[in-house]
Amino acid sequence: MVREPGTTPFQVDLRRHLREHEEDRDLTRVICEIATASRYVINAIRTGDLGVAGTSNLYGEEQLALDVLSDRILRKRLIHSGVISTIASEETDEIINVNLNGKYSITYDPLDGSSLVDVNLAVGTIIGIYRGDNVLQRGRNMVAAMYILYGPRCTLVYSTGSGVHEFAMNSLMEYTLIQEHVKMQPAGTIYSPGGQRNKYSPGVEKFISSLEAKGSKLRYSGGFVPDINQVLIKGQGIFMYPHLEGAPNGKLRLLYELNPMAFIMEQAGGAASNGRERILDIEPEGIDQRSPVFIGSKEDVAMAEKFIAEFG
Ligand SMILES: O=P(O)(O)OC[C@H]1O[C@](O)(COP(=O)(O)O)[C@@H](O)[C@@H]1O
Ligand SMILES: [Mg+2]
Ligand SMILES: [Mg+2]
Repeated sequence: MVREPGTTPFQVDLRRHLREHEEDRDLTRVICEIATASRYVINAIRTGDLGVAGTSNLYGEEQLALDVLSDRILRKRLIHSGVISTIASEETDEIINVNLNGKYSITYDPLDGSSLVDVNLAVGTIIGIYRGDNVLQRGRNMVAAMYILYGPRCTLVYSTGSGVHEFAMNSLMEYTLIQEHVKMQPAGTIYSPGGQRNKYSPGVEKFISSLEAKGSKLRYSGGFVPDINQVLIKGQGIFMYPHLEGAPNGKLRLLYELNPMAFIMEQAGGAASNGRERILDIEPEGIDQRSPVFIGSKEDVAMAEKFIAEFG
């Protein structure tokens, strides 16, 4: 039988997949604009200036030229889409109102892990999408989330609330389907722990020891996107960036990093918690809010919560 072009699993491109799975054309448009932007971001990563930009972001962190450039690339494409109301980026200190009549609002980290580009490790872009004009709301209200991983291969993972789907960039820089409905197993054998261990609380320390006792393997690159992607695509394990002595909210940002990843992880059948509460239930008080995170296989996350409830 001769198939219609684009219908074999490895030829289903992102737009086609979205059309088949998602009625809303504007949401399809937003996701495809971001996919297009990622072609320029990957080009910037491959060939761009590795130096500092001479500016700092909302967190007082020194911005790299690549952070600023990636932010600009994404912002431009999002504005160009014509359907965006509000944008909040990890690299800008205020919410940008684009178009009051826009249907969706976006939170994003344009180039997560940018300090790893000079050592040639993997980095990524993280996106959260909300209906309406409010970016400062609970993650559970998100309508879609996605990330792009710039690694040896460039992959894109998205969810619009009906499972998690993985795509890879082909030689024409188009994203084609790798797998649909990525699934997390209930418990895992890999763990990815951020933060200095001598600053861990007793509960987190005991949790880590329990993972080591059951033979879990350490897998930490220092890039949130590749570290989460490893857990998700292997379908098991846990990533954590816990509360630390001197940093009770850990390091990672609720709006830009945690909520989109928590949405994706839950859609794959996993869980995401701050150690006491579901990440997606946290009411954000500001765009710069940080939170501890334990994310991955459900039983592993539940175990982290148990140790923290008992020992802090
Ligand atoms: O260097 P640490 O403390 O292990 O922190 C690593 C974490 O910080 C981050 O680099 C923070 O993200 P940015 O690069 O966007 O600031 C994450 O990618 C990663 O999970
Ligand atoms: Mg980041
Ligand atoms: Mg960043």
